[in-house]
Formats: sequence, C-alpha cells, structure tokens
Amino acid sequence: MSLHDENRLREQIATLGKSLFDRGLTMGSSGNISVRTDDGGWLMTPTNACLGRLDPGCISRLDRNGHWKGGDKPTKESFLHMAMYSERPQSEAIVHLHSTHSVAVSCLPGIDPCDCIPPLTAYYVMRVGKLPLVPYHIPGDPSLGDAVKGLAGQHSAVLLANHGPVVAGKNLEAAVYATEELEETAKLFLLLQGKNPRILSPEQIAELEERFPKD
Ligand SMILES: O=C(O)[C@@H](O)C(=O)COP(=O)(O)O
Ligand SMILES: [Zn+2]
Repeated sequence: MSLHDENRLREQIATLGKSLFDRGLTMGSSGNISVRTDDGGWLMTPTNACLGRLDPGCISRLDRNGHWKGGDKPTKESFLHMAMYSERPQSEAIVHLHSTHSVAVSCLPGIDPCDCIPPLTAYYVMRVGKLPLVPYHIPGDPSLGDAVKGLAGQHSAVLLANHGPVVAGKNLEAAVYATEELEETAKLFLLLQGKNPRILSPEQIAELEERFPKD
C-alpha cells in the first residue's frame, strides 16, 4: 500500500471516528475501529484512545500476523477484529461502539439470541440483517475472539451482550453506515416495546436480499 493510500485511510479513520463521537454514538475512550490494508495487515485505533480526538499519525499499524508495527499501542480487541476478518474476506473495515440504544438492547431479557432486533425497516435489513447476540465476556478477553469467529461468517454484525455492537463493512464508510442504522433501529425497537409492531414478512425480506445483496 502506498504511503499516500495509507495516510488517506488514517485520515478517514480519524474523520469518521470524530463524526461518531461528536454525535454521541460512543463515549469517553470506548469503541474501536480497524481497516484492512492491502499488504494483509491493518490500521487500528489505539487502546484507550478517544475516537473523537484521534491523531492520524498515532493510529496503530499491525502486520498480517497481528503484530504491532507502528503507531500507539493497538486496541486491546485487535484479536476480536482479526477473528471477524478471518471469517469475512469481503470485509475491509470493522467498527465497535458503545452506542446507547444498541447497548440497551444487549442488556434486555428475553431477546432472541439468534436475532436481537426484528426486521422493522427495509434499510435495517439492507444494512444489518440478522444480528446474533454474543454471550457476555470481559472486554478484551481472548475468549471473545472465538465467540465472534463462530458467527462472523454468516453475519456482518454481532451484538456483544452487556457491551455493544461490532459491525463489518466492505469499506469503512459502509461499516459506519451500518453501525448508525443498527443504533437507530435499536432506538425504534425500544420505542416500540409493548406495542406489537408490524415487522417485515419473510417474503419482503427475501425481496430486499435479492435486490440489495449485502457484502
Ligand atoms: O469495552 C471495552 O473495554 C472495549 O471494547 C472498548 O470499547 C475500548 O477498548 P480499547 O479499544 O482497548 O480502548
Ligand atoms: Zn467496547
């Protein structure tokens, strides 16, 4: 990857990280972002970094084996991102946030662990699809990698119980859009609790999947 391309990706991570943070989609130093580089490695946000104040030059660079090669110390969840990438060759970027409504859903009793949010809108089906719940693990615990790996082949997004969403996309912009859509739909889902909403039918979902195949 040319230095120009790498710097462009660094700038994009910082710009989109700030946009997410400024809109309250993750707080403090929570959340992390990664992007695949074309030498097989990754750029990842540093551990304990605020997504709203990332210095592009300090973003961590990892080689194809996940070894830290430059920038600040990477997110303690680099292994989780790598586990998801290993099952999703089509995905070039991953976003993890502590977005409030998505986290709220991840704490609810009685949600379907195979699909935490029903298909309320077409755009949710197009951007996110089925959202499995990953049982609770301590953040940064290596066991989280195996748990995510088992689901990532079939799902571009997973919800970590009592923690938050992890969303892959064909590029960083797509991963951010999907994370935003997940958060808005989590909000709708909470607003509609107890109201028996109409959801999209299997036929409507199949039609969307055919017309707008997900990566
Ligand atoms: O919740 C956590 O601790 C992590 O999942 C997180 O969001 C931030 O961790 P770092 O990326 O290591 O800062
Ligand atoms: Zn987290």
